[in-house]
Amino acid sequence: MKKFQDLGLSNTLIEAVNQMGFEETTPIQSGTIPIALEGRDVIGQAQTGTGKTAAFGIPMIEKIDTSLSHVQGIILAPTRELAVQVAEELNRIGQAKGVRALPIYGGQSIVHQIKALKKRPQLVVATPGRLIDHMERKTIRLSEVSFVVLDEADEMLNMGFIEDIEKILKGVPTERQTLLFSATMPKRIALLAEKFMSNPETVRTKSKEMTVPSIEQHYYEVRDSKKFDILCRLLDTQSPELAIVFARTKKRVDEVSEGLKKRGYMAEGIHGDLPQGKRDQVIKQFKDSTIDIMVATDVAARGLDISGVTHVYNFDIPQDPESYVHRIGRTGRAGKSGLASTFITPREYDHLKVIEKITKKSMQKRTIPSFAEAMEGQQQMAIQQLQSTIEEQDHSGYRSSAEQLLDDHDSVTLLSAALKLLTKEPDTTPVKITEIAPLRAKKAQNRGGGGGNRNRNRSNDRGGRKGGSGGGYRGDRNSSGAGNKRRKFNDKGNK
Ligand SMILES: Nc1ncnc2c1ncn2[C@@H]1O[C@H](COP(=O)(O)OP(=O)(O)OP(=O)(O)O)[C@@H](O)[C@H]1O
Ligand SMILES: [Mg+2]
Repeated sequence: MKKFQDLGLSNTLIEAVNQMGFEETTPIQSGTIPIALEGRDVIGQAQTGTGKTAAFGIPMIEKIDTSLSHVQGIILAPTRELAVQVAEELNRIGQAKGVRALPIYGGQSIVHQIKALKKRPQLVVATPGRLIDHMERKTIRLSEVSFVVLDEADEMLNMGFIEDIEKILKGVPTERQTLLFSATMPKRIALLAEKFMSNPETVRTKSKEMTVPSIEQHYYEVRDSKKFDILCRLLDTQSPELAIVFARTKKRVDEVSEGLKKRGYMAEGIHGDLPQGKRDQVIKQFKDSTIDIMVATDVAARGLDISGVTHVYNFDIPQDPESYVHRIGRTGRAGKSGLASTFITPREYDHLKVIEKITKKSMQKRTIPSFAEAMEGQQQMAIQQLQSTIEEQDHSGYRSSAEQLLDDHDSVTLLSAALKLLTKEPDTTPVKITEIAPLRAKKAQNRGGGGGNRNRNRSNDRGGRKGGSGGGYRGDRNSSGAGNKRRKFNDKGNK
């Protein structure tokens, strides 16, 4: 492992990353930072949670000239939440040097963004549609931009952002450095590279699998109508610290999150049809652990870095291997361990095999825990609560009551009753989730190293501009009337 000191960085930057708690570089960072510092275009592919943001952020910030007061770097990201997060990380890296990053994205007041742009951030992290809005309004000047980063480049292609990207890059000087990063690089990424980059150097981390070894991967074979009860049983036996449950459609996300709430779990749903305020609130609650389960469409599959996510559940198997890789990559980040469980209905077995083939990693089949095991899991939680109360809290005020109780009952009876009270017994409140058809396996041909699936089914929460989503879906332009209508069309059967 290399140190940041070995990469040719200034002391300011070295101190900044040390302040962030980064002691050693990750392989993608030691692989790309020196090349990017030389001024070369870079394509960087490395597994989820391995520090790609800093891999492009550090060299870019190193090369920013703080004596100039115009936008020098543009970072494009597919979703609003990701734009916010990347800007936060860049601000941390750039703070000591005085480099500021501003996120701009659809769903947030444009007036507010115009004001913020006037404060002259050197870096702008944007979703493509909103950046174009600013370009058209002439509220941003890109004529001095010398860095462009495409984060999650393949997803921006999937979402049909290619024309937007093209438009943006036409507004940026050709004398620039272009960096392109993702954990997955389907072959057609080459198109982007050819079109928008100049003689790029590709850096891939060496591992065979597309997923990190710190994520344990299981699958459960379960009928669609049983998924919800089984999910609850897994939550009860595994007691995740923070969990993300991915479902295929917005409607499923609503139904599953409502169902979980009905059964007493601290859960909320997030998808592209929710107002931005609500999306922000859900992310905040999840980060603060006010809720411990976030039910999401693929809108939350890419890039989000939320520490403490110990479990990912694929309530519905994802459409394609790339989506699988990114979804489960919300756990097991920065070397931490994680558990990813995927539900497949009996007819989705072939689809599972396609995912395994592309990711070069097999998932272990697990048997569904019994009701008694779920009960046992909950009891264990109660025992842990009791033990941490013994160790960490002052319970002296309860001693005299305890002694009185012990006069009348034996200690085992008393403790059993207390445990029963503390245990959240599995809740069986009826919950109905509307059934959906199984996914059919797509042929694994033509996928190359990372797969490619241009004609993906857009009934889930992806797809950006092409195909008429109006971009409001995930990242982008605030839905105008027309955009809304088109979006509904695109969301057919998916509300
Ligand atoms: N050298 C390092 N040492 C320790 N932690 C690091 C280092 N570099 C980055 N991190 C941390 O690791 C986490 C994951 O980083 P990041 O979000 O950049 O991953 P990523 O590779 O972009 O993942 P994804 O493919 O999911 O977008 C972040 O919390 C980041 O601050
Ligand atoms: Mg990332």
